[in-house]
Amino acid sequence: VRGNGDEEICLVGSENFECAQKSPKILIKGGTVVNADHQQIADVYIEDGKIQIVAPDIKEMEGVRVIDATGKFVMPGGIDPHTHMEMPFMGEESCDDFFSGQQAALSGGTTMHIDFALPHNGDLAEGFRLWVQKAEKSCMDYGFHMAVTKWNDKVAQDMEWLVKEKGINSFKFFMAYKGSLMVSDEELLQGFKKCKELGAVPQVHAENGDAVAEGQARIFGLGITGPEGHPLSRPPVLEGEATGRAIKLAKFVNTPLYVVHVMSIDALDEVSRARHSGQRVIGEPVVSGLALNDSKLWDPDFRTAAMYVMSPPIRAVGHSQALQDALSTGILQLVATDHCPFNSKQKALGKHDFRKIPNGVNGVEERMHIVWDVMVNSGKISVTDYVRITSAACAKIFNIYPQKGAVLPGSDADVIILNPNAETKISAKTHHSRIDTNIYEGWGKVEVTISQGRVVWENEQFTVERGSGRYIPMKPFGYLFDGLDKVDATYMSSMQAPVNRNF
Ligand SMILES: NC(=O)NCCC(=O)O
Ligand SMILES: [Zn+2]
Ligand SMILES: [Zn+2]
Repeated sequence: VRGNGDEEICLVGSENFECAQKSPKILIKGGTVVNADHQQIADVYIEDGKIQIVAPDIKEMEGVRVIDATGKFVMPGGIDPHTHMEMPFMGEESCDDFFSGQQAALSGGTTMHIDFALPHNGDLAEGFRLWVQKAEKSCMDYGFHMAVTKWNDKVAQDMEWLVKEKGINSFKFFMAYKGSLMVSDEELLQGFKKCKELGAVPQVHAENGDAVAEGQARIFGLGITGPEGHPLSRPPVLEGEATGRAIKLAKFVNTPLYVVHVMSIDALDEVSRARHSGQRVIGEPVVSGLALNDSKLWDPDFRTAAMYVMSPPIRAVGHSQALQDALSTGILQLVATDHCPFNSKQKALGKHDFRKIPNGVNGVEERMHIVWDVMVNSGKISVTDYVRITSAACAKIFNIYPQKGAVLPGSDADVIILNPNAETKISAKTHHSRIDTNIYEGWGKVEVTISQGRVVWENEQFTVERGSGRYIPMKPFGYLFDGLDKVDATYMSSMQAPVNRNF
């Protein structure tokens, strides 16, 4: 059966009668095609899940669905490098699973995310298998980072297996969450060394976990039990200290480093200093840190205040502006969400003790809109830079560019149409995440999302298929590792390691 592009067709197999959605042919006409390095008015032709042609005035053909994008931007779908779907954390599980979270993402113009798989009882291989199962219900492309929460030979072997055979090229180390996920400096050092050997990017959640525990006890002891105790107990100085420490250890090992959720000027200053000295440090702000301040954490209504509890905390006025400026000048490289939603019932577990409020906020559905408003509408960055920080930079860092992160012939057909004049509004009443609150009430822009060459979001409606999402393996030794061996040689001599002196 042949038709106009996006209907279901039935394939007659030798024994079974199988029904599948055929890969539609789509022509996006008249839009401004934006990549990270240039923009042009052009048409985009999509077939077989890939972008086939990007050129002006492509002829319309029979059987091809035409989408008019005049006056709109045609861009690579967003890639969110930091999500936690159905993550077990603080006695709860984040309330979006891979299907609901990805629906939310697609409706907001994000077509790929990289989720943090956690070890199962410290076992990385088991954790990976568990995450593979969780992700079976996916409806868009995704990858995994893996967390390392302790150190032993089995962890080292599993890291090797994950990199060499399972498409993982990044590992996260938590310097906070004492007693659960936190690692010591010794474990951090061993992990960094292994990452370097494997060509995998080490990532850090940088807060001084020992000091946070002390701060929590101190604030709670003063009788401050509400959500405002959260930011008071883990001030920016503790984020700055851990960021600086991780950066220095990474320098000692001579490995690249990726700092997740940079939330404060203190952490930003450390990243900035390291980058100015030539160290390969990537700083990732998240939308909450870029767009919000901590004022809501003092709201007398617990439900309102608790939904803003995440770690590191959303900071006081002034930090978000500094993060925006650093993003606009390239000191910070890309924007994530740290999407880790807990609904109000889950948050209520900490009603009488802020230390028990599950940490995490929403964002995967809102990121593209918020970054547009905060960074492009405000005049801080160009539209090409918008593509860089929401998609291309992530694809390059995690070594999947230009399969992802570009509107180029041969790239995966993950494409969005963004109307800069749209007036859509974000609201907890209409959003697609399972969370029952929304910290971004009032923002919106993406009109059409194409994922794997299919229109999956249009006219505020989904056409997604459970199980259609694909795991995107990511190869080690991305560009951050280029030439590192040459630096190693110089570095060793500058560290005055034993050398053959021909005595
Ligand atoms: N960020 C947060 O509060 N929750 C998710 C876990 C993490 O990234 O630290
Ligand atoms: Zn974290
Ligand atoms: Zn996170």
